[in-house]
Amino acid sequence: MKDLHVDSIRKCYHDKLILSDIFLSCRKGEIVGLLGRNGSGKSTLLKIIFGIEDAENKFVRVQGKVLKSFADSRKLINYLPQDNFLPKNIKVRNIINLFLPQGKRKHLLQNVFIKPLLQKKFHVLSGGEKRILEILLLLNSKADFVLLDEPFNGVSPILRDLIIKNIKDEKSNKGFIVTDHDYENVITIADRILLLKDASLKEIKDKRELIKYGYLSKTTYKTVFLNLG
Ligand SMILES: Nc1ncnc2c1ncn2[C@@H]1O[C@H](COP(=O)(O)OP(=O)(O)OP(=O)(O)O)[C@@H](O)[C@H]1O
Repeated sequence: MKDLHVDSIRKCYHDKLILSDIFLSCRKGEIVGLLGRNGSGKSTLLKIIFGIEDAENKFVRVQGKVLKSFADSRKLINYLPQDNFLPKNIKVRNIINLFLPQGKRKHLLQNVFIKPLLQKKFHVLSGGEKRILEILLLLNSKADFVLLDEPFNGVSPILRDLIIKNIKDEKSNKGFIVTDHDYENVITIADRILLLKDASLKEIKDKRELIKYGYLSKTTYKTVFLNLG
């Protein structure tokens, strides 16, 4: 089965229930958008799926293989954390050579945004340059599923468009779970939208439900989706 299947996830921090019996799935070729207010538990959920955060209870299966630890998941799932994860003192060209298999490097080495950065060390890149490099590395990795935590944070419109284009280009090869406070773009690219609220996931079938669940105000909804601002 070419899918990511997540079930029975339960997580508390200091007796506060963050995630309660969470179920979600993602197929190859699918983009799942994950929305939720600040502190609702989106990053925690992605970290648990990736295997770098413990949970009281969890079941994660990728393509029929049950993942018990980070060691099990690393080749099948990749994860973009909110904070930068690449080594600071290594030049971009070397980072690409380190992170990607040979057949996947050329595409990135010749990318119009990445080419001018190749001789620079990671720590001197701007915030947006760091983000686009990290995202393109994950999109070109071998993993079948990619979890993106705030990929649009701090990037200019032109880079945001590039990220969206690259996600769409890779969609036939991978499944994605994307969370970002840039909800308009998450909604635009996602095949399905899930909202994390009160420790539970709710499937959003109609954007108006985002008002009902207190994620968007009526005014914002009308301005953004009905152009009635
Ligand atoms: N290591 C930790 N110890 C204690 N509490 C934590 C820890 N990590 C997260 N939390 C709490 O768990 C809740 C969920 O945090 P999480 O970062 O998953 O939310 P989020 O939905 O990703 O938020 P945001 O959109 O603001 O990034 C928050 O209340 C946060 O304070």
